[in-house]
Amino acid sequence: MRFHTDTPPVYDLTYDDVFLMPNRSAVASRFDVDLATSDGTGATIPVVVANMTAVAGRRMAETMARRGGLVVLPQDVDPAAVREIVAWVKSRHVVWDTPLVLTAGDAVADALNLLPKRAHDAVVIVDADGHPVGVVNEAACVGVDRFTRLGEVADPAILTMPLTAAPRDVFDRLHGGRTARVALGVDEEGRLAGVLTEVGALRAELYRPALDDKGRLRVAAAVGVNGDVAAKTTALLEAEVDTLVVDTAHGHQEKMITGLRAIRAAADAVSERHVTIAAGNVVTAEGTRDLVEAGADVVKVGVGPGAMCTTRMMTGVGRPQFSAVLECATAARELGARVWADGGVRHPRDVALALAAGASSVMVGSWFAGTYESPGDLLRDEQGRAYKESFGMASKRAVTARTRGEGAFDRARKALFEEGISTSRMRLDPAAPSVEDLLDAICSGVRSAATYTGASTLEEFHAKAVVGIQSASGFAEGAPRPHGW
Ligand SMILES: NC(=O)C1=CN([C@@H]2O[C@H](COP(=O)(O)OP(=O)(O)OC[C@H]3O[C@@H](n4cnc5c(N)ncnc54)[C@H](OP(=O)(O)O)[C@@H]3O)[C@@H](O)[C@H]2O)C=CC1
Ligand SMILES: Nc1nc2c(ncn2[C@@H]2O[C@H](COP(=O)(O)O)[C@@H](O)[C@H]2O)c(=O)[nH]1
Ligand SMILES: [K+]
Repeated sequence: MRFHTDTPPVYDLTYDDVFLMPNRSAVASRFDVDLATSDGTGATIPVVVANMTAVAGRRMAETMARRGGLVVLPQDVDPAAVREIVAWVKSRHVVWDTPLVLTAGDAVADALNLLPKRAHDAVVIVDADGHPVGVVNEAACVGVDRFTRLGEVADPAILTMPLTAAPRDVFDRLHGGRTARVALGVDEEGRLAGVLTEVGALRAELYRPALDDKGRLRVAAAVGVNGDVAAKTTALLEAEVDTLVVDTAHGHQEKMITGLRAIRAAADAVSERHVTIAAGNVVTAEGTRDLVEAGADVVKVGVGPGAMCTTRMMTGVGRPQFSAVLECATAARELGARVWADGGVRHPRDVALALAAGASSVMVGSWFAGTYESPGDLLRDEQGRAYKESFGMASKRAVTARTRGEGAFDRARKALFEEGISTSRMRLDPAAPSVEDLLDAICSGVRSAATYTGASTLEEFHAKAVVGIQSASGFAEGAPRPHGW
């Protein structure tokens, strides 16, 4: 990447301060752009979901990995639960979505509780042997008593297809079909094993799942810098976690460096493959070099840009994210490593700019909290609009949960250092309520940015990107005006 003027910027920049210049392009189609990452994680799109309790759980992990992204399970999840979640994610079908299942005797209220858990708008009714007999969607639950049995509202006109059906065929069967809105994938005995919508079938043709060497969905997990980090590493790798993320607020501290060395040594001892380790957070070239030297393949960049983060207001510490990513990515690449741009990503353009600056992926938290796939319950505000609660991992809420097992005095001491918001409402966009809708927007934006730049891979995109600096009115000019003026 280079700046389009010869004078380097006089102050540090964030995403809103910069723009990409178009170049002459020989890339004929946006579908010719390969979004695979170069950081060893096996991700086929440059998106990592942040290790935040309000964002990263099993449904998010399954959904993201199926589209090629990576979810980092938070360090606060206890080891037995991590083991169980990883096993569950790895048991998921790589094309068909996990169905929501009830029986004819269950109530409409049960279906209404389950439906917002997944974007496919279908609870499948099965018989005692697991054969599908009907489908209930949200529309079928409107205007009926909540205790009505599902057998009375289920649509019996189901479309079943073998799990081996090509997604393109599933798409064609559903498209324009007058009856079924979802295809039900069944095993050889005709038992329900998956669900695919029309858009799900389309996505299955466009995205490539992030798979481990046994062909199962990939998942990452975070580990902190306190306690017996080598033992935690061993436990995570024995649980078949694919990528480790060593995470602390101030990544450029000696506790991180010694911890990271111990984690690298433990990973090399346990695993025959090279385990990809990400570590952070830092915002300087020195910090990046120290973490790579201590064993990180990927350095996580960002202090203070996060939506739930109050660090800059509490401390004045941090750095505008575009400059931080550019400097750290340059330092990492000189050592053969990569960076993830962590925090402050709110639009597809932010993803494109982070990749242009040299990041191999962006890490997204809060933006994805407001989706069906995040772990929180779907709530409604005063106007009836759907939202989910998000909170920072250094907030009072998260610190209270994390320090549960400690003595009262230690807990009281730690409670003083709050650097995050304990509650915030993340609205679900009615037109894009699923994390997959957001991924579609991100991937389309990045594919298009790459072709404007003349690039067909992300490495080429970084190499060819020419970036300009803009004023606030330059940024404002680029914003749409849906209400006219
Ligand atoms: N990217 C960002 O801007 C930030 C991210 N976070 C996120 O919050 C989560 C919790 O992280 P964290 O607060 O590190 O908690 P951890 O529980 O991981 O502990 C951090 C350790 O580092 C020590 N430490 C020394 N200096 C600092 C410092 N300036 N800030 C924080 N800890 C320090 C702490 O000791 P002691 O407590 O005795 O001081 C503690 O032992 C992580 O997921 C992290 O990514 C949090 C803040 C900023
Ligand atoms: N200073 C704090 N940073 C936090 C906290 N919780 C998470 N984070 C960081 O934010 C990113 C995600 O950014 P987002 O803009 O996509 O939400 C995450 O990966 C952490 O680095 C916090 O409580 N305080
Ligand atoms: K912030």
